[in-house]
Amino acid sequence: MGNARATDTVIEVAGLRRSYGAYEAVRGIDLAVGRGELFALLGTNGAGKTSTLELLEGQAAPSAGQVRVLGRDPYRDRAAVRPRIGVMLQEGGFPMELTVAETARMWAGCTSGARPVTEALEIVRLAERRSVRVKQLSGGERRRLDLALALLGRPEVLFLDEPTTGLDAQSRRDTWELIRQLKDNGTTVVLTTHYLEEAEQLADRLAIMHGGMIASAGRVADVVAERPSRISFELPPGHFLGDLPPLAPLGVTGHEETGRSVRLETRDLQRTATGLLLWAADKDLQLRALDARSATLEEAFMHIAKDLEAAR
Ligand SMILES: Nc1ncnc2c1ncn2[C@@H]1O[C@H](COP(=O)(O)OP(=O)(O)OP(=O)(O)O)[C@@H](O)[C@H]1O
Repeated sequence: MGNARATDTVIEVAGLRRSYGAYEAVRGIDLAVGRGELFALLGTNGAGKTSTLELLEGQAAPSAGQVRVLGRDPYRDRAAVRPRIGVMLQEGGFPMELTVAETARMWAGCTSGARPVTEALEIVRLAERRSVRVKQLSGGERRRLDLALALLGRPEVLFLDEPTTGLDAQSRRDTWELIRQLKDNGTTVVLTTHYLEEAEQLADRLAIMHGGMIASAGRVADVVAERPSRISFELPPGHFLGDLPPLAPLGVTGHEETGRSVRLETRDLQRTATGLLLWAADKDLQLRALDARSATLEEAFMHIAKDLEAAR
């Protein structure tokens, strides 16, 4: 597979649904992930991220729709797909009395074509802790051991379910670095996360799930572009809102005025900023406290959660 094109689609999902009894947790989702891409699934609690991930991993059969991983059905063709994927679960659940190396050896014994245990432990920087019992590891080290086990089979596609939940800021950053290295080496990664910053830092593309559906998907910039940008400044002395150039043709969709402070919402940050700055330059005015910024992923996320909540 080494010379496969970077644009190969390795995961394809169409009309995917999953029910638990009468409750439908995944309600018809479509997505595609290319080789070497890092794709993040974000969502509110209970959005259906883990339920979706398990279908991609072949741990369960969908109630409707189709999943293809590396061109095959991961549930029906498990024997062919499983050796080529790595799965890091939310809870590893190892025997606590075993050492790090014993745990990895036990796992390697069940993995076809496993890489040497030491190599897997070195990737996650646990080689020096090889003789320590699992029960003595910190939370972050346990998550790294989970990751080492998922890497034993040299997976082409790696699934990470909340890889940094519960870790402190430094351990989280260390894990991001590891994930980046895996991606740089060509591994396709699908991860779920509650941390917007994690998706912003790592993901080539992401999907925000809510209520079992994908509410928004694309590159971070695409998802963010669905929300208005903002420009704020102070009106120069002796000037009023009505003195500004006509706002609608500049892409402005809303404004707020508090004392001398003005806050504009715009669909076209560049056009609005240009119009405003040309106006100020023309009149030789200084716009104090000038600030122009795109929406953040957090704003897009909160908007989706609020919007869909209201629609229920
Ligand atoms: N085995 C199960 N039986 C019944 N309902 C389930 C089962 N597993 C999950 N659910 C329900 O399906 C919905 C989606 O759960 P899922 O774990 O996929 O969400 P999630 O987005 O991963 O959530 P979280 O961020 O809280 O981990 C939730 O309402 C959950 O209660």
